[in-house]
Amino acid sequence: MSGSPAAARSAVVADPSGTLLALDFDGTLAHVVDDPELAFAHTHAVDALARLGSTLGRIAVITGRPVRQAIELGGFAGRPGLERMLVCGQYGAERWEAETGEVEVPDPPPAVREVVALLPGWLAERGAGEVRLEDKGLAVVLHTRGLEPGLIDELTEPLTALAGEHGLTVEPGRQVLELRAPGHDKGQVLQEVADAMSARYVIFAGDDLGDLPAFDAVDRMRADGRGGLLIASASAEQDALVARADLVLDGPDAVAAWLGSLADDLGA
Ligand SMILES: O=P(O)(O)OC[C@H]1O[C@H](O[C@H]2O[C@H](CO)[C@@H](O)[C@H](O)[C@H]2O)[C@H](O)[C@@H](O)[C@@H]1O
Repeated sequence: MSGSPAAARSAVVADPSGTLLALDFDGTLAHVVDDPELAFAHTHAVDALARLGSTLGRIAVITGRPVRQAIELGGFAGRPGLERMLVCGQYGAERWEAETGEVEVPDPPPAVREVVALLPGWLAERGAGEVRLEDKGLAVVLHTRGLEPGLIDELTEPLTALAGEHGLTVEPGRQVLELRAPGHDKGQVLQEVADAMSARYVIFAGDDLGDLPAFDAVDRMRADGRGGLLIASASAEQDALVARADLVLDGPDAVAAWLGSLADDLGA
């Protein structure tokens, strides 16, 4: 089924309970900032999600963030309207169901702990000691925002080799390189959530390379006869999703406005 924005509105208004609305966090629901701990979900976006929460079949946030951090930065817990929300963290390895309050977080792989311990020395040896490390338990992220342009490109190849030595994978993102265990991606989890609720229409919004597997999943679901809409939250940093999107929005402000107008259309 076609993913034109106008057709999406009509399909969702006709069948809200059959609709899964899934969104990425950083760059889509939240503006990108230098310090990942200082990010927060756009107030208008969360207001709109709260309006949509009791009308749509399901709202899910699917993020690379640790699930507990995403809940906190989003202000999702206890928010009226989001009682059935699902947050999938670390690309689907971690989960939180608002309905039960249960959080599922697996134990960190030993390989990630080994790499966390050796990275400060490894970076210093390469003259890159200013790279900031974010330890997410199941993964470690190297942050280069604000540092020398080109540093991230210089680090990509040796870091990929290091990841391979430890059985880890490199997840590139906006001014970041993340090392994590393979086995999860946003496409797998989106498909699982859509299947579990027998979604007839799936909307996914994202901004970065880690969202591409979710774009692939929506394409597969469309090929199987479900409806779908792909939204790119555009930025000057990453345009990989724009060419594949049905709807391009100018970053988190525009995503928040679009969600608000969808809630208006639904009379939510
Ligand atoms: O899947 P997402 O919700 O997009 O999370 C992916 C990574 O996002 C974070 O990094 C990005 O946002 C930071 C805060 O705005 C920014 O400083 C950084 O440059 C961005 O790449 C986060 O820190 C990572 O852990 C997530 O994996």
